Parts: sequence; structure tokens; C-alpha cells
Amino acid sequence: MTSTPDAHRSGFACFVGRPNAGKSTLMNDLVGSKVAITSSKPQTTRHAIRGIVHREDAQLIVVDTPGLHRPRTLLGERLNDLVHETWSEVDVIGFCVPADQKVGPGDRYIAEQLAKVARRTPVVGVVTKTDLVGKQQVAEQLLALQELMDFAELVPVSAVDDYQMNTLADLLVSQLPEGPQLYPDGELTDEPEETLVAEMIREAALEGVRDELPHSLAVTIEEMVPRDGRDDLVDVHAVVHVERQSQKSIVIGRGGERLREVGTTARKHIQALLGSKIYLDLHVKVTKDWQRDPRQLRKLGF
Ligand SMILES: Nc1nc2c(ncn2[C@@H]2O[C@H](COP(=O)(O)OP(=O)(O)OP(=O)(O)O)[C@@H](O)[C@H]2O)c(=O)[nH]1
Repeated sequence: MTSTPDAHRSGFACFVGRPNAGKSTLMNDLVGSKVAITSSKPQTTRHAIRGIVHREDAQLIVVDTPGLHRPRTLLGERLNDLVHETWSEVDVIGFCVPADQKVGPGDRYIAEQLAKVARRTPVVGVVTKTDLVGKQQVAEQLLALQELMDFAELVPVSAVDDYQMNTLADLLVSQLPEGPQLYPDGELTDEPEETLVAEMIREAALEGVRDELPHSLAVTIEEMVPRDGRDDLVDVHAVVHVERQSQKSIVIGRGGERLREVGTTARKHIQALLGSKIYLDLHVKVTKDWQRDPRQLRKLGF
């Protein structure tokens, strides 16, 4: 098939990289809306949340995969399955390595997995967070990246400085097949609202909590319905699941103060997402070993 220079392109992209590489931030920046969750803690992104970049010449659907890691629990295995599934379905993969950290075993592990699972998917090497280092170090990082695997393209970017974000979008788009728009204009995500709402609560609950809580926290939406007789108010009933009583106390805080803050923060974000006022009812529940129990995992959406 011959390719017309001005043809419309459409397809899927995802970002891979070790935890904290800046994948979620990149995706948010590309799609211009907060649909994935960023946090200063590693491995907070659990769902394959899609954002859509609409352009005159292309539609790029970005799938955000969880950080790949060597599985230690059932949850870890499920997450990795999800990652591999995503890799073989997309048209292009962005492999993120932060500029301020040496290329290491974590990156090599991902490169090996990519070579195994997605040999035919083009990979764009992305050096992220270039604002944190000097030019020389960016150049060295690009060279180090080149040693990792065969990249279709290499590009340094900074989401914080908005440096080369358009170039990155161009490079990803150039790898897409010709095709029509797949989603209507203005639609930023096809993730169910409830999943996004749950993620926003999870993000708020994680904020400022030290130690290993990220893996011990899940959120379910029990009910999300418009208030009777009102078209401007939605009632949201949600449960924050933790694994131990001690974690429950951390999330709730002294006199319930922390949970109130979590509620306030989450409510603000959810209202922005849904475009209506919400009443948020939050409960914290100890769901023992939810990470290891297949039934609980299913219930919590994994
Ligand atoms: N200075 C700087 N920091 C960044 C940039 N992009 C992301 N960060 C920070 O790096 C941290 C991790 O970013 P995320 O986008 O959550 O990283 P991730 O790769 O999605 O992480 P996981 O979900 O754990 O896999 C956050 O604290 C971001 O604010 C950047 O361009 N410059």
C-alpha cells in the first residue's frame, strides 16, 4: 500500500519504564487533561487508562500501563499480564528513562521483555525530566539508551518545562498506521467514570503517606448516583480498602482529620471531572490480604 503524505493516522501508544520514570505525567501532558494519576510514590498507576490526543492529522490514543516489576504477589502477576497484553496491542511504545538516573537493571529488564513480547512494535526511547540535569548529561543518557535496544527514534523531553512535548507527539504519530478518527472529538478517555473517581480518591488517600502504603490501598465505588430530584448533585459512596488495622488508623488520622482532608481533595478533583457538585461519603475498611486473594482482586477490579 502506498502512503499519502497528508493521510490521517490513528492508533494506540503506551509508555513503559520503571516506576517513577514520569510516564503518567507525560501522558497527562500529551492529552492535556488529568486522566491518569501521578504521585511522588512509585507504582500508583494500576489501570490502563486511555487518554486521546486529537489533532488535525491524527488521533493518538494513549494507554497508560502500570509500572512493570518482578512479580512477588498475585497482584504483581496480574499487573504484569496487563502490561504484556497492552504492549502487543499498541502501534508504538514510548520507553521512558529519567535523565537524572543511570540506566540500570530495571531498564534492561524492560528492554528484554519488550524484545520478547513486542518484537514488532516500534519503540521510541524517551529521556524524561531533562529539566533536572545539564545538556551534557542528557547527551550521555541518550547514548546510554542507545545501548539498551533498537529504538525507532530517540527524544529528550521535559513535561515540567514543556520541552519537546510536541516533537514527542509527532514522533509517536509518525509510527501510527493510516486510518480514520476512532473516537469522537472531545472525548478524552473511555475509562468508566467510576474507575477514574476511584483513582482520584486513591491518589488523595496516598498523598503524604510514607512507607509502603501504595500497595496496600485500593478504592471501590459502592454507589454513584444523582441525588433524587437534583440534576446538579451526585452522591458518591466509596470504600478505601487497607490490609491492616494499623493502616486504617494512618488513613483516618487523629480524630478523623486526615480522612476529612482526603475527602476534600478528592471531592475537588471529582467535581472537576464530573462537572457537577458531589457529596462524597468515604469509609475505610480492613480487607485482609486483598492483594493475595483472587476473589478480592476480582471484586476490586483487577
Ligand atoms: N522535574 C521533573 N519531574 C517530573 C517530570 N515528569 C514527572 N516528574 C515527577 O516524577 C515523579 C513520577 O512521575 P509519574 O508521572 O508519576 O511517574 P510514573 O512513571 O507514571 O510512575 P509509576 O506510576 O510509579 O510507574 C513525580 O513526582 C512527577 O512529578 C519532569 O519532566 N520533570
